[in-house]
Parts: sequence; C-alpha cells; structure tokens
Amino acid sequence: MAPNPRVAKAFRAMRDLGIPEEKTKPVLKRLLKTYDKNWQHIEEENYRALADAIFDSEEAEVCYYISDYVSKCIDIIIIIFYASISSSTFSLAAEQKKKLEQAERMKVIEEETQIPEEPERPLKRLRLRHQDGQASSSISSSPNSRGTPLKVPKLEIDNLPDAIPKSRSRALAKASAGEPVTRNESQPVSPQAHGRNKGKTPVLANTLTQPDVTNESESDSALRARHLRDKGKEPISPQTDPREKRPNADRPSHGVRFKEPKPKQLPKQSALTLIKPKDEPITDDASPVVVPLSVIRPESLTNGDSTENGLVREANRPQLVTPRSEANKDLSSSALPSSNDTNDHEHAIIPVESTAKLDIASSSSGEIKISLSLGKPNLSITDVDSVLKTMEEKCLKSYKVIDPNFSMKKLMKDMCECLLDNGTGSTPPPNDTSETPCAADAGSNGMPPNANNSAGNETEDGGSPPPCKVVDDALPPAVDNAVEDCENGTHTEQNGIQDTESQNLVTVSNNQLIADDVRSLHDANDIAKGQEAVIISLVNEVNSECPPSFHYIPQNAVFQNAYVNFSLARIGDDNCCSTCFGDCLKSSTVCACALQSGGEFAYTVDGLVKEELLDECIKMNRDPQKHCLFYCKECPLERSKTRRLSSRAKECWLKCGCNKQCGNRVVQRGIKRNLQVFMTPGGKGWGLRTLEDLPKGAFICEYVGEVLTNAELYDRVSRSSNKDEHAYPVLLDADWGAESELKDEEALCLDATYYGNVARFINHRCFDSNLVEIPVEVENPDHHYYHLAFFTTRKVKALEELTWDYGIDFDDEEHPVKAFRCRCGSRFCRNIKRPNILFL
Ligand SMILES: C[S@@+](CC[C@H](N)C(=O)[O-])C[C@H]1O[C@@H](n2cnc3c(N)ncnc32)[C@H](O)[C@@H]1O
Repeated sequence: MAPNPRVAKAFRAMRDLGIPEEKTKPVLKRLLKTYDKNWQHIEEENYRALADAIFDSEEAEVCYYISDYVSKCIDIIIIIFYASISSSTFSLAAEQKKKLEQAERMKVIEEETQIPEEPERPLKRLRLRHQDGQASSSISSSPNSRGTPLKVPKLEIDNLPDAIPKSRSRALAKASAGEPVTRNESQPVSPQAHGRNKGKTPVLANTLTQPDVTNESESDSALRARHLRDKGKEPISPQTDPREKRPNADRPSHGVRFKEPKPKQLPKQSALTLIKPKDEPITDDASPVVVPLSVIRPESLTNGDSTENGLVREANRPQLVTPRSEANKDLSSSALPSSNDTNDHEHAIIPVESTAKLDIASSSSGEIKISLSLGKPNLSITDVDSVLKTMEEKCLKSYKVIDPNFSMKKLMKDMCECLLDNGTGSTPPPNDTSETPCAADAGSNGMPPNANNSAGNETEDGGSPPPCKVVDDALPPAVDNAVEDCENGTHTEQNGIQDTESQNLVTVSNNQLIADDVRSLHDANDIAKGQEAVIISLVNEVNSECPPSFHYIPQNAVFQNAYVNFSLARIGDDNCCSTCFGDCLKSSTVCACALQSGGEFAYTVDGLVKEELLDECIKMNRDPQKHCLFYCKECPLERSKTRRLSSRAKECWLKCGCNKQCGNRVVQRGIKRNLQVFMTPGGKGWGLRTLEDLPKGAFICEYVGEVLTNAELYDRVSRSSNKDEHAYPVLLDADWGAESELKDEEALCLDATYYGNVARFINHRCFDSNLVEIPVEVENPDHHYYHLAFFTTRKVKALEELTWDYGIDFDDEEHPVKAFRCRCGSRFCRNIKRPNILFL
C-alpha cells in the first residue's frame, strides 16, 4: 500500500529536525488518535504539535534520569546530614528514614514526569524553559537546537547548593559518571580533623565531621612546650600553697592567668551545609623558627598599677623609648655586617633549629641587626609586616601571649635593647630620659629610707666595689632602673656573657631567646611578696638584667618523692620539752631540747649562735677533711666519728611547752634582718647584702627550696636544657642519725632554682665567707631532713654582700651542676690556678 502522502510529509518534516522515523511514528499515531485523525491540528505551524509531542516523550525519559540523579544526590546529602549530627555510624532508624524519604521523592518525581495517555496541548516544554530562566525559543527558530539531537542533560553541578564544595561536587559528578574519585575530592577535611584524624577515621566519617571548634585545644607543640616547662617544678606537698604552683591552663596561678585563644569563628551554616575543604592546614610544627615568648612583666615595672591577679596593665605602663629603637626599623632590608665590620660589631649566631640560623649583630654605634637564615634557597619574603602579624597570631595561639599590645616588632626591639644592655659594655648607654624610676629605686645607692646608710659602699673586703667588668663605668644613672628593661621576658645570666674582653663576642644562649616559662612576677619593693616578717627589696644599679624567674617561698616544700614526715607521734619525750613554759633559755633547769644538743642551747639570750658552735661549724666548713671526715665509705669508724662531730642546733617545736618567743626558736621565726637583693658589680649576678650592721653569730636566713631526693635532683639537672641555671642545690648530708648510707632515692637535697627564698641569691666565697651554714633540727628528729640556716661568721657592715662557701670543688668535672668561674675575690679563692711549687 502506498504510504499516505500526509504521513510521508510529516516524517520528512521531523527528519528535518533530526527526529528519526521510528520516533515519529508512534507519536504520530497517538496524535492522530487524539485529534481524531484531524491532520489540520498536526500540520499546523509546520508540525509543531507533532514535534512537541515527540520532544515531550523524550523529556519524560530525561526527567527520569534527572530525578534519579537528583535523588541520589539528595540521598548523599541526607547521609551527610545524619552522619554530621551523629558521629557514630549510621543508625538503622536514620537509614530507614532515608529510604522512606527516597521512596517518597521517587513517587513525586514519577508522578510529575508521567506521560499522560491523553496528553494535553503540548506547551509544557516552553513553559519549562521559562522556568529555567532561559529565553523562550521555538524549536524551529533556535539555531542551536536545530539539528541537534537531545541528549541526557548535563547536571548543572555549580547550581547545587552553595555549601557543597566544588571538589565535592566534582566527586559527585565523577562518581555518578562512574569515574574514579580522588581522595582530595572526597574528603573535605577541616584543618583540625586533618591533623587529628589522619589515617584513623574512615573516609566518610572524616568527610562529614564538622570541626570541633569548641574543643579546639592547644597544639601538640604548645602542650609539649608546657609539659617541658612545668616538668619537675611542681611541689605537691600539702605544705605548699597550691596557688604557688606553676601556672598551667587548668589551674591558673595567682600571678598569671592564661587566656585560651578564642577558637576561630566559622561561618554560620545550616545543618545540611558542608564545611568547605581547606588546603593543607599549617600546623604549629610547620614553622621552623618559633620563639615562644612570655610578655608578663615583673610587678616591679609598675608603679603599683597591677591588676588583682598580679598582671601589669600595659596601657599605664610607660614605654621605653630609646634612640636605639630606630635600629631595628627595617630589619628586613638590613644586611648583616660584612666580615670587614667585625671590629665594630659584636656578633652572635644562635642555632634556632637544625636548618635555621638566627644571626645577631650589633655595632658600636648601637645598631642591632637580626637575620634569620632558613636554609631554603628560593625563599622570598617581601612583606615583613604580614610575617610579623602571622607570628603575633601564632604567639597568641600557641604560646598564650595574653598581652593585647604584644607586637613582634616591639619584642625584637626589646631583644636588641637587651643585647645592647647586656653586651660588652662597649655599646653606648641608653640616652633615655623618659624612663620612669624603678619601683625598686629607693635611693641613689638603693638604700631604702629606713636603712642604716652610714657604712658607705663597702665590699666584703672593706674596700669600694671593684670596677664593673661587664657594664661600662660610664653608664648613666638610667641603668639603675634596669629592672624595667626586663619587659621582654628574656633573662640574661651574667654567666651567659663569655670572654668579653678577649674576643668582643657576645654568645647568647638559646634559652635567652626562648623564654621557657612564664615569669614569676617579682615586686622589687619586696621580693618576698609579704611572706617574710621583713621587706626584702631588690635593686639593680649595674645593668639591665632581670631578676630570675622563680617563686618565692618562705619555707621548704617537698617536690615529690622526698620523705619528710612531720608527725607529732614521731617526736618522743626526749625530743621535746613539754614541761617547759615561756622562754626555755631563761629556765633554771636544763631542758630536754638542750640535752639534745649536748646539754646546751645553741643560742644566746640575744638570739645569736653561741661562739663554740659557730666556730666549730666554721672550722668544719673551712677544713672538712680535718673536722668533718664525712662520707668515708671504706672506713666506718671515720664515718661514725663524723656523725658525732656534726655540729647542729636543735630548736623547740610544737610539742614543747615554751612559747613562740622562746630563745630556742630562732630559725623557725624567720628572717628578721634588713636585707636587699642587688646586682653585684663583680660579675657574679644577683647577690644578697645586709642593709644594717650585723653582729657575729646573727641568724640571716634559711636556705629554702624544693626538697628533692638526690635521684630526683640528678634527673632534674640532667634533663634541664640549661644546667647552669640551677641556683646551686645543696645536699642535706649531715645525716648524723642514719645507721647506714642513704640511697639516692632517700637522701635529700634542696633546690631553690624554681621555688626558693632570698638565700638563692647568696653568692659563693671561697674560705673566708661572712656566713656559715648550720644544720638546725626543728620538726624532724630523724636528722635525715633538717633546716640549713645561715649565721654570720663575724661582724658584717651594712651594704656588705653576704656570702657563704658552697664547698665547691672547682676541679670536679663530674658534678651534675657545673661549677662556675669563681669571682669571689678572696685571697684564698680555690678557683685560681696556682703554679705547682716544687720543693726540692
Ligand atoms: C645561688 S646562685 C647565687 C645567685 C646568683 N648570683 C644569681 O644571680 O641568681 C649561684 C650562682 O651564682 C653565681 N655565683 C655565685 N657565686 C659566684 C662567684 N663567687 N663567682 C662567680 N659566680 C658566682 C653562679 O652563677 C652560681 O651558679
């Protein structure tokens, strides 16, 4: 049968549009049926009805694909949503809910895309295009569509909700296309999650985890730093006021309060949004050069303007402005001095990290240049300000620098000033008139108003102070206020300056730059912070060195393992004078406590140590071989002799019937003399001096510190980065009661490095020191633990430095605490290498 010419014409028209006959045929059949074989409707507008009907049938197919795809995407989003609100694995309920929702959606989509058996006038396509926001166009007039077969439309991924990151969208697209998805595309890892969960969390969970903003904790490196800082420094004895403990994040001390860094605010997101992935996070460990800094200033820097917790309010604190501040204005562009400059410059190379090198150079004109070589050849930093800003943020985050005015520039300026101030003395002095007087500056010579000033500025030897070796004589009075310069938190040990005369080279130890600690705050008006019966002031008339960082404690505190048991039950009747009344020294009967020290009290009614005991102790100190043959392992006889000869005092205590003013309670009543911590002019660092004339045998102070076992001390010293920093720990070795030699885990010592009293400032003098230490039993009849009390060996004039003989063997290379180069100035100094005289 010949084909109907109208059918053939319709096929041709559709072919022209790229629609093959087999697609046209069924649709045409349906249309003819629909229009009751009314060809007019079909042929109108160049077969528009037919073409639309064909497109609609194709679109229905496409819609199915789209709906399927969208539903899969929604599924994934729902999975994400559920996973994000519950970090645990999928719950069954969630999965069920998801499936139900999916089925619901599928139903709706299917309903929407169903082809009605009897289609209405096919204009839907045009309407859809309008809805898409695209220009309405007739299929015949659209040049693009003309002849182009319809394909499965590409999913417009970029139009998915904004919060879906592109990489994730790409992953979705790839996944749907059956392409492999890369790890980065599948894992929008938050910086926190990246570091924490690396290699641990399943990909999906990792992808979905929101960053734990509220729990953002210190970086590992900051924690490590704090751990190291606090290690070995926290006495746990109940004797110790817990507030005195080193501050840490959990337990802020009264002096310093750490402010946790505020977690970064994330943009607000709805429940369904995902966190945009970031590039590899920069971790705290990333920076090779980190200078942890504390900017807590000593209270002494203020004129009483300290806040309740002891912090200094920056705004009211006068700023140091010196001409030298210009020196570091442009650190980035300044080149280090050439080797030709070496005569004019002091030059220190500080190893910062294996690949990085910090270089500091100073010129005699007061210029300081700091350069940092990172060992990376192609590094170019053009914007120093942004580097400084980043560093400030880092300091705030990692090192809890809490001062809002903290600035790296200021820190570097301070560092330069410290370098100049602590340098060789060849650098010009600060020419600054804007410095405010130091709180400690109680007079031109540092004497407080009530001090007996009559004695003049004598040294122990009776002469004037020796010319200062480190600081130029020409230093102006401004350096009296040097305590103010300590605001950068760095601290230079006098010993850190090596051989300044010989090579004009300042060697700066690493830990001068790395303030490993938040400084304990010192009140220069009273370094004891009111914990002693007297005020102990602090002055520095010599240089700008800061008082060392330590906690002042008026009584010993057990660090950890030391066994110091003060139970009343352990004090027998023989060890106390329970029947005494008032002042034992005035009693007519010999008290039990006196019997304990050979039938006589150790003190006179004037509160001085009796001459015999004093002389015995002095002799013992000066010639231990002769007077105290202690610790002869080979010879038990010598050992017992030593014990018998051990000179000591025994004081009344809690079980005694006498009162607190009893003459046999000298050491336990604490410091009574007018003392001052001062910077020695002779290169020994800080020292202690008396501000009043003292008689022979006067009690000065006790050596107070942490009570450690020997084993703990060795451990502490060997772990310490700066072994020299230890304030010369003392061994409590007058173990006159022990039956056998004490093990290192039992033997005790005192370390005043981190916790101590004013005695930690007493310098050593060989042989003829004006103080001698006497073991004093107070609470503990075991004699395994006792108090080490200092008494004057002779009359001492006001302003004389107080010294004691540490008993150092300067040739003992094996001692855990390294001996210093002695500058005691004594004629009998043991550190002077004398030529061996050969007697023939
Ligand atoms: C107990 S501390 C005394 C206070 C110390 N000068 C300070 O500035 O903190 C002991 C340290 O002081 C220094 N020192 C004490 N006597 C010294 C002396 N005769 N010569 C040189 N340095 C001395 C040594 O650095 C020693 O390690």
